Amino acid sequence: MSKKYDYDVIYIGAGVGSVNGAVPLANRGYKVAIVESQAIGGTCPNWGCTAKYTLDAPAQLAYRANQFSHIYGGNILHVNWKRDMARKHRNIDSGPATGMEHRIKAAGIKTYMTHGTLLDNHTVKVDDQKITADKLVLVPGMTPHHLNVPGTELTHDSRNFLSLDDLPKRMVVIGTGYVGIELATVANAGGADVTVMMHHDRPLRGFYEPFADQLVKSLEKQGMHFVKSAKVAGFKKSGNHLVVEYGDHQELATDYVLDASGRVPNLKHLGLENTNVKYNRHGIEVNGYMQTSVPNVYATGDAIDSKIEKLSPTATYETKYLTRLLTGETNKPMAMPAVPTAVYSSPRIAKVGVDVDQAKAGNQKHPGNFKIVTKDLRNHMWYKATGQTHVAARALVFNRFNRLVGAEEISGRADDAISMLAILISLHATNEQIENMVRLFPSQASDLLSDF
Ligand SMILES: Cc1cc2nc3c(=O)[nH]c(=O)nc-3n(C[C@H](O)[C@H](O)[C@H](O)COP(=O)(O)OP(=O)(O)OC[C@H]3O[C@@H](n4cnc5c(N)ncnc54)[C@H](O)[C@@H]3O)c2cc1C
Ligand SMILES: NC(=O)c1ccc[n+]([C@@H]2O[C@H](COP(=O)([O-])OP(=O)(O)OC[C@H]3O[C@@H](n4cnc5c(N)ncnc54)[C@H](O)[C@@H]3O)[C@@H](O)[C@H]2O)c1
Repeated sequence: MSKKYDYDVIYIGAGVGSVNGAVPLANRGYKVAIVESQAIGGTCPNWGCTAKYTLDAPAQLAYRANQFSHIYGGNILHVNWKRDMARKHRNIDSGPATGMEHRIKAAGIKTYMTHGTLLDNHTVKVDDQKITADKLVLVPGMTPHHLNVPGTELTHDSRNFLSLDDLPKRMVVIGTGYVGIELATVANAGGADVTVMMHHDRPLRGFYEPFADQLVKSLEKQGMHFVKSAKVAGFKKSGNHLVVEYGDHQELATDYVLDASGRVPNLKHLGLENTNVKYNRHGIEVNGYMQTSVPNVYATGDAIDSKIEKLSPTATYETKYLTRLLTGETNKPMAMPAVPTAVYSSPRIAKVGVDVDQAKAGNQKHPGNFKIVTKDLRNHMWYKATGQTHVAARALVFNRFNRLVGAEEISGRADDAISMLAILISLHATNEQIENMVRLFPSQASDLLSDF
């Protein structure tokens, strides 16, 4: 379409936060290019979600089976790490993103498999070539944060861990966010002696504190150790093992350290300094139209400075929205629906919509704005029958019109429960509508709300 430039749109980064928008854009007749330095699909299918949940699936199954260990004659199941990792290598490393590659090719998108550097607001340097576009979309994602302490080079990140052929005997995990808790869970299921170092005194900030506390207690029961407010000072080698220095001159010997202290926007060498695009340590600044401070340059996905959860479905939603904006199908700012999110630990914690702390803060400003109902589900018939007597609880948030606007659960299958509730919340279903649905019985869906 554009005569002045090589392309109508160039995307930098080929993660879910770009490909899911670039393909439909090209299918509508736009001339599109994608620049990717590592692998089509980016983090999620290659060294993120899919690798993680491939390793987690047997761990989760073992957790659920172990609730019935007394019925199975007292046997406790453990994951065979080597076999689990071999399965992960077969499923993932042989090219999980081939479907994405086919879609890109079929849409006629030109792919440059190299690092892209911005030279100005319209030009990207790819190897020795300069390519130009009417519009640029920056989707470089995030990379692991590394602690800035002595010996940090002795530690590993999530990407290393997700390809670890031999599980160490002892492992220290730094950080209790999504990555720390999820990967500690799979290592524990594989039989490693896992110690998790918490930055503060509570894990998973953003999740309902009593549920996060229950998760820690449950993981401790399963053999994991937690060190609260462990100020990590450094790492050193000692013989054939490692030492973590923390707190007040305390030391802990271990065989492997996973630094899960967070992820940072991947903006190094992107060439932002050659443009007028504004950014900060939280990412690229965008307005409600995913537009940066330069009108023809947009950004989506993990690398933007945004309060929205940094997840695959949110990155996908943003890029799909951008496609509709660029094709003129919408001229409205993006409106993100309620976002469901889960920590894939055993048990899981999952939530969607207005969370309990938000609701409490809302009630402080305007008393009676929200009704918060929490329930221990261990005696609920479905949870009991499915062996979930160890830990199971749910919190629901209703607005002043008694409409469900938020939900959070801890249980072996909290991800499924919240997935279902997320659909109802997104459709703004009223309690009456929900009650009038015929649901499968027996199933987790049969009693989503009626007991509350
Ligand atoms: C261990 C782990 C587990 C996760 N689990 C989940 C989960 O269960 N559910 C969930 O929803 N989310 C999960 N996430 C988050 C999810 O992976 C991200 O939100 C999602 O991948 C973001 O997509 P993106 O396209 O913005 O970035 P990415 O997928 O990171 O893609 C960015 C791409 O840009 C490329 N790139 C960067 N700079 C340049 C450049 N200058 N030139 C060329 N190419 C460049 C990179 O190589 C990369 O391929 C997980 C993340 C991790 C790390
Ligand atoms: N299940 C999922 O959907 C999933 C899974 C993995 C990652 N993600 C996404 O990836 C992003 C990053 O996840 P993450 O777990 O890497 O980051 P995070 O921000 O969730 O957690 C980082 C953890 O490191 C701790 N920390 C920070 N500085 C520290 C220090 N100096 N010493 C010790 N601990 C320190 C923090 O307190 C926190 O517990 C999240 O935004 C999440 O949305 C999602």
